[in-house]
Amino acid sequence: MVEFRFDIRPLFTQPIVKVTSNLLPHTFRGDRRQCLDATSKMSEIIDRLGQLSANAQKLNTPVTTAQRLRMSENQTIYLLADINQGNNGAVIGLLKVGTKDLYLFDETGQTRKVENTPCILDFYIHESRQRAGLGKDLFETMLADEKWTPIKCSVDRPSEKLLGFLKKHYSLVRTIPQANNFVLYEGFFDDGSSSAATKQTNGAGNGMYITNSPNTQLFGATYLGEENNKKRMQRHLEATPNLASQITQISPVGRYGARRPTCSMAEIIHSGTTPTKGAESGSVGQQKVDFVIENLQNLQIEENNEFELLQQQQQDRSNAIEDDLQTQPDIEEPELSNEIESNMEHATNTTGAENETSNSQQNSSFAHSPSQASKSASIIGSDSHKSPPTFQLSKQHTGMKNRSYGVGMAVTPTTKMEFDQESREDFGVVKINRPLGKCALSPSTSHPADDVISTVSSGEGLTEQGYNDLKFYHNKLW
Ligand SMILES: CC(=O)SCCNC(=O)CCNC(=O)[C@H](O)C(C)(C)COP(=O)(O)OP(=O)(O)OC[C@H]1O[C@@H](n2cnc3c(N)ncnc32)[C@H](O)[C@@H]1OP(=O)(O)O
Repeated sequence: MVEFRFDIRPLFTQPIVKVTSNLLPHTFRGDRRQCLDATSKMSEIIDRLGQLSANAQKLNTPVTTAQRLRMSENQTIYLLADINQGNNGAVIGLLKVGTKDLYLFDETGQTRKVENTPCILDFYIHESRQRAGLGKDLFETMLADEKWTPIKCSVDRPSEKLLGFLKKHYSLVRTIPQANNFVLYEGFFDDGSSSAATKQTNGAGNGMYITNSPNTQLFGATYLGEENNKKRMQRHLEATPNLASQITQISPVGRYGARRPTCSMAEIIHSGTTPTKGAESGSVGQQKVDFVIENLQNLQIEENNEFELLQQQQQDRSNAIEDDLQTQPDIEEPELSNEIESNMEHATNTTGAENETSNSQQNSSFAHSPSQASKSASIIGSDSHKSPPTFQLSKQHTGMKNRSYGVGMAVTPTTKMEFDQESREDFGVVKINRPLGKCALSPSTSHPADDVISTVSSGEGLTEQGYNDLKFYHNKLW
């Protein structure tokens, strides 16, 4: 028996009292001062019995303390005392119970979340009073007060003595294996009017367990009876095969559902039809790849034929020029031969070689008539059957820059400036190269090869000497 330095009889007006988080016996009546005194004394009793229980169970730390009881809202301690023991009475035993939300396995191994599960948390009868039936008295008082039944109680890590106790008094033997430290007995999940568990689950009965899921909060309790579970499983199995098709049939929404712009590559690959669905099967994709390769090969063949045709035309024109030379002895033969050779090089190096050839013919006539040359120069390669670049060539295209002289000098708005622009040989379009102070040859005379192929500007843009004359007027914003 556990005696204290104070008289326990004011606290124990009856042999078994119930204590909750206020640390006062449920039978307590008194003023503020008496309340504080009672709380202090009850805390000492609870701590003392809790320590003895831990010792009896060989626990390192007590399961039951006054501080833990104060901090818990759903735990209750039943205390058994013998007020006739000694001068101050004696406390004999302790039983702590409470409710917990637990995930438990039922007899079929299915996991269930059970709210407000009745739990036996701590149980202790002083060694000097064990096996005298006092434990059963305490336990029965608890069951009556909580309105529980033994089979609906879970036991937190029961000792061998408690297992014997439950077996002897309540015939609880067959347990349901759990993943946690709680022990359940067969019949815990059975439906029954006397089920304490069902009373704790908000009055739900007949296999209805209320889970704390969002669906429960929104739509009410979830019925987890065996029949109900079978129906749910059957519905799930029936719905599963259609799940994949449902996912694949989900059409994109929002910005993913917006119509995509036409893809030029897709137009080529898919023969003018922009794909609107996902990747196609391997066989169809391979066919389209073959189709593209075949088109590319056809284009290559056409390119080769075209090149052969150009070579033939070039040869014909060379022969015609030679014939003209024979009929025009006043033209220097070496210059023309150089021109032809130069044109031949362009014809073999670039796909636009025919432009050079036609230009050379026109420029050859320009050697004799600058006006005609200026007219033909304004349409670069326009007589070619192969389309030349239709855009105006600029510094961004040629990579060249206009080199002006005297720009930094003080000029009047009417000051005229001449520019010398050099073009790259491989570009083959413009070549105006006249250094400052260089005396231009008369257009009536033969021109060097560089100037012969000049193809820029109209007649108004030419200087008196027949060269390109770009007029730039001074502008404040320039
Ligand atoms: C969840 C928990 O709290 S687990 C911890 C349980 N507490 C402990 O183990 C602490 C030590 N033991 C005790 O305090 C007590 O033995 C209790 C609380 C288990 C039982 O209290 P008692 O007053 O002995 O129970 P009561 O007299 O009503 O029942 C007796 C039966 O309990 C069991 N029992 C009680 N004491 C013992 C013991 N020392 N050894 C084996 N079995 C015992 C027996 O089945 C016994 O029946 P029997 O005498 O015919 O064999």
